[in-house]
Amino acid sequence: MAVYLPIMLDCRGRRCLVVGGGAVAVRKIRSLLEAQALVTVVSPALAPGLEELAAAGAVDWRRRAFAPGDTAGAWLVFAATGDREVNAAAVREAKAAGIPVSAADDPEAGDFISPAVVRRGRLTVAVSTSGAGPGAAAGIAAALEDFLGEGYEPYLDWLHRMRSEIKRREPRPEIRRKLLRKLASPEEFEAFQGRDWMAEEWSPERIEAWMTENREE
Ligand SMILES: C[C@@]1(CC(=O)O)C2=NC(=C\c3[nH]c(c(CCC(=O)O)c3CC(=O)O)Cc3[nH]c(c(CC(=O)O)c3CCC(=O)O)/C=C3\N/C(=C\2)[C@@H](CCC(=O)O)[C@]3(C)CC(=O)O)/[C@H]1CCC(=O)O
Ligand SMILES: NC(=O)c1ccc[n+]([C@@H]2O[C@H](COP(=O)([O-])OP(=O)(O)OC[C@H]3O[C@@H](n4cnc5c(N)ncnc54)[C@H](O)[C@@H]3O)[C@@H](O)[C@H]2O)c1
Repeated sequence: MAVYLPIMLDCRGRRCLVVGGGAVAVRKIRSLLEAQALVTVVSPALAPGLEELAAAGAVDWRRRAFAPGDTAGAWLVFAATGDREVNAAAVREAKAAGIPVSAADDPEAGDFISPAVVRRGRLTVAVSTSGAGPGAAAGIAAALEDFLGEGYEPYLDWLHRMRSEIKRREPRPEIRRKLLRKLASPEEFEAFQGRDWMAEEWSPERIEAWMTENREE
């Protein structure tokens, strides 16, 4: 059994190839676009949602069957046609070129798989069953979505702002670590829930006051 390494890929501006244009390709392409990748799809036909994306220029559609050489220049490849042979050919070609590839119909043949994802602004929760039950992964993600509520999105925006300022303003590593830990603590998340967070209201003076108060604690 593969033990997958979870990592977070920055796909912005990266050319990603999806082979096939069916229901599975729709899911992969939506995730890629959300991650601001540049998407090329090779498929003789596209599922309804995808046709609109191609017409709007959001994806580059090559309206034909997969052909040798199609993976050239791709940073990531998803083999997602309904034809096992075609998926296997795309996997072989990508692997020969050292391009990470995922096979929708044969997870072990590829280099990576896609988890079910919950997003709350800067928070991303990814759930994988290592391929044992993708429907179960989606169910667990849905349960986590309910559990997480809406509070984390504004909290993480605040955290990002405060963290950047602390890193910029506090040169002493020990104090900096203390402040960053405090910032990420459950108590601070609790305290944040009672606040009305507006970026512009957190003036340099207010940030300095938070730092002074928590330096001394
Ligand atoms: C999470 C999600 C993300 C995404 O696709 O982006 C995802 N599948 C989703 C849904 C889903 N997929 C399937 C069903 C029907 C119910 C069921 O089978 O359970 C449902 C549920 C539905 O449609 O509601 C059928 C299916 N899936 C795979 C195979 C082939 C095989 O198992 O060999 C077959 C059988 C084909 C057949 O033979 O019939 C393979 C994979 N699917 C994966 C991911 C990877 C493992 C993830 C993990 O567990 O770690 C992996 C290994 C490769 C990959 O695709 O990366 C997305 C949920 C998104 C969401 O809604 O949140
Ligand atoms: N990973 C998953 O989550 C998951 C879920 C369900 C099914 N599957 C597997 O993935 C495969 C695809 O599922 P689907 O529901 O998207 O199928 P689908 O039949 O809806 O779509 C298949 C797509 O592949 C395209 N295609 C066919 N031959 C091609 C070729 N030679 N070159 C390029 N494109 C070609 C078709 O035009 C179509 O757009 C299934 O066969 C199944 O084994 C995976």
